[in-house]
Amino acid sequence: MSARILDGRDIARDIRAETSLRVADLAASAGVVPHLVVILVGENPASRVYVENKARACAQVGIKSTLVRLDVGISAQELICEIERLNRSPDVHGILVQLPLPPHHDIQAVLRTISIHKDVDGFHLYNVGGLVVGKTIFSPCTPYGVMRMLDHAAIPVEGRNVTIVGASNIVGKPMALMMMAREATVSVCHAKTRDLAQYTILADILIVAAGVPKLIGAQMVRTGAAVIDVGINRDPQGKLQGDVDFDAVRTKASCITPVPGGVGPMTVTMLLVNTVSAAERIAANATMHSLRRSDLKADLSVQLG
Ligand SMILES: Nc1nc2c(c(=O)[nH]1)N[C@@H](CN(C=O)c1ccc(C(=O)N[C@@H](CCC(=O)O)C(=O)O)cc1)CN2
Repeated sequence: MSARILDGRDIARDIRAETSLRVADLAASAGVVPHLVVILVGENPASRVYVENKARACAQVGIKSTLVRLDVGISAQELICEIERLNRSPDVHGILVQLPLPPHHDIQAVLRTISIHKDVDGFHLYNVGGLVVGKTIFSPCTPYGVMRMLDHAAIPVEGRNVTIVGASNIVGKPMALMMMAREATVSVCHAKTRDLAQYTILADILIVAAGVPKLIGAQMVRTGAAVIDVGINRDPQGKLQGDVDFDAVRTKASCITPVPGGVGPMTVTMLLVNTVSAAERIAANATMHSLRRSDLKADLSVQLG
């Protein structure tokens, strides 16, 4: 068997085309251009590349983006003040803080400062907790992207065995909650799980986000499984590698995502989707308020004669 390759760039292209149309509709109906502000603290080289990619992707679909670069030594208070300023700005619809932050920052305190209505990364405690009860405003981009890839490839989730390797706050844990919401039977493992293969071999859908190159070999994968590789590891020569031994596993899986070109492009694409959703929600809210105000004025003028 040779697995079907789930090409994240192709799927992302379709979703970006739909997103451009939503941007055009919003401009026509409400005169609003979605605006994403990305905060980058310090000079982490990988983060710099990611924020540049996000800006380029925004421009492609007509989203305005602004990069706020802050010095590595910025205090927690200064960073929080900057986020509060953006929360208040009516012209800003999405705010994200590129991770990782320098170690002297309390990440959760920073993320909690972002307005839940502008939290397009879906990392605020409200949005994370919302996943538990199905009441989230924004879903985190990587697991949301994985869901869209599976749906696009018509891979059923309901009633299936899903094994997730890696339980990070931004991928593994929200992924598990999103899969549970779709009635999958979910096992969450770690790179250090004793006899990991015992769990991975059960998976109809295997999602790996452990940050360990080639952690998953062919003998750990059930024949015909869908294998989603979220790993991004760079070897000493700078070559990108996933957590799955792609060449070996592709002979056993029914479909598989490559690295690069799999889940990565979907992460950025779902950020665009969330940003447009944020702008649509904020615009709809503003319209409702102005309608209420004009109703109130009309009521008052009737009452006052
Ligand atoms: N605030 C956030 N910080 C971080 C997130 C996040 O979603 N929000 N995720 C990662 C980094 N990340 C986005 O920020 C990200 C990483 C990788 C890719 C991607 O497209 N990868 C490509 C390969 C790119 C390369 O050559 O390096 C691929 O897999 O094809 C997109 C987004 C941590 N921080």
